[in-house]
Amino acid sequence: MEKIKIVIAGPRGRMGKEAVKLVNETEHFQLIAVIDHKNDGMNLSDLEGFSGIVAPIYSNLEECFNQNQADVLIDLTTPEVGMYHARTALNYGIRPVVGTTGFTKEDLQELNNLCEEKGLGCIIAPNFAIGAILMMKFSQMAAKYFQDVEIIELHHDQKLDAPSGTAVKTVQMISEVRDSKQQGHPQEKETIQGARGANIEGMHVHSVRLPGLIAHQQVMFGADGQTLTIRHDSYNRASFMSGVKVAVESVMKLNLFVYGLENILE
Ligand SMILES: NC(=O)C1=CN([C@@H]2O[C@H](COP(=O)(O)OP(=O)(O)OC[C@H]3O[C@@H](n4cnc5c(N)ncnc54)[C@H](OP(=O)(O)O)[C@@H]3O)[C@@H](O)[C@H]2O)C=CC1
Ligand SMILES: O=C(O)C1=N[C@H](C(=O)O)C[C@H](O)C1
Repeated sequence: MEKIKIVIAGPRGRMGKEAVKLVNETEHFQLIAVIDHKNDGMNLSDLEGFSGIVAPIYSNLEECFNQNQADVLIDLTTPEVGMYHARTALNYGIRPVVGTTGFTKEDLQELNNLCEEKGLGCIIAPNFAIGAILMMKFSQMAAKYFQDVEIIELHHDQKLDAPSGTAVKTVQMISEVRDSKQQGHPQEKETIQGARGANIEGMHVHSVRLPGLIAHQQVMFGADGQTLTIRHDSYNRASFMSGVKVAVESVMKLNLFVYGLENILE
C-alpha cells in the first residue's frame, strides 16, 4: 500500500504532538514535513520531545508545498491560521484534515465552495473523539423528544475559543431536528450580563474554563418532571487520535467538503 504523505501544522501544540506521534507510528502514514512558525529551517528531530522523528520544519506553507509532494495537511493551530492553511492546501491540490476550531459559518462556506471548485476532499472535525461524536448523535436523537436543552462545555484554561467547536456543532446538529423554541420564562431578564450563557439558535451554551480539565461536554434536556443528561469526557489528547487516523484515511477517498466526523463514520 502506498503511504499517505502528510504535513502537520502546529506540531509543538498539545494536539500537534499527539498527531506527530500518531503519524510516526502508523505504518501507511508518512510525515514529510511540519509547519511551525518558530523553528523555520530546523528539523523536527532537533526539537525536544521529537528525538528520532525526522521531518523538515517550514514556517511558510507555500514553500513547504512547493518543495514537498503532500497528500494531506493536518491542521491543529488557531482559527485564523487554520483557515489560511486549509485554503492554501486546497489551492495546491492537497486535502486538509482540520481539527482547529473557531471557524465561522462563512469560513466553512468558503471551504465548501473551494472543495467543489477543485473537486477535492476536506474534513473539518470540531471533535475527533469517537465518544464525543456519539454524545452529539445521542443529543440529536434526544432532541426529537425534548425541546428544552442547555449545553455546558468544560475545557482547560489555555483554550482560545469559546464556545467550543464541539458545542457549536452540537447546536447545529440539534437544530436540524428541533422545532425552534424560546426557552425559559418569556419575561426572563439577565440582571448580570452573560448569566444565561451564549444564545445560539435559541439554545443556551455555557463555557467553563479551569485548569485540570481537558475537554468535556454535557447536554442537558428537560421536560415535565424529568431531565436527561448526555455527557462526554476526554481525559487526554490521545482520545482524539483514532478519529484523526480515520479522517486522514477517509479524506483521501473524498472529493467534497465534510464538516463533522459523524458524516464519515459508519
Ligand atoms: N478537533 C478536535 O478533536 C480537537 C481540536 N482542538 C483544537 O485544535 C487547536 C489546537 O489545540 P491545542 O493543540 O490545544 O492548542 P496549542 O495552543 O497547544 O497548539 C497550537 C499550536 O499552533 C501553533 N501555531 C500558531 N500559529 C502557527 C502558525 N502560523 N504556523 C504553525 N503553527 C502555529 C502554536 O505555536 P506557538 O504556541 O509557538 O504559537 C501551537 O504550537 C485548537 O483550535 C483546538 O480547539 C483541540 C483538541 C481536540
Ligand atoms: O481546545 C480543545 O482542547 C478542544 N477543542 C475542540 C473544541 O473546541 O470543541 C475539541 C475538544 O473539545 C478539545
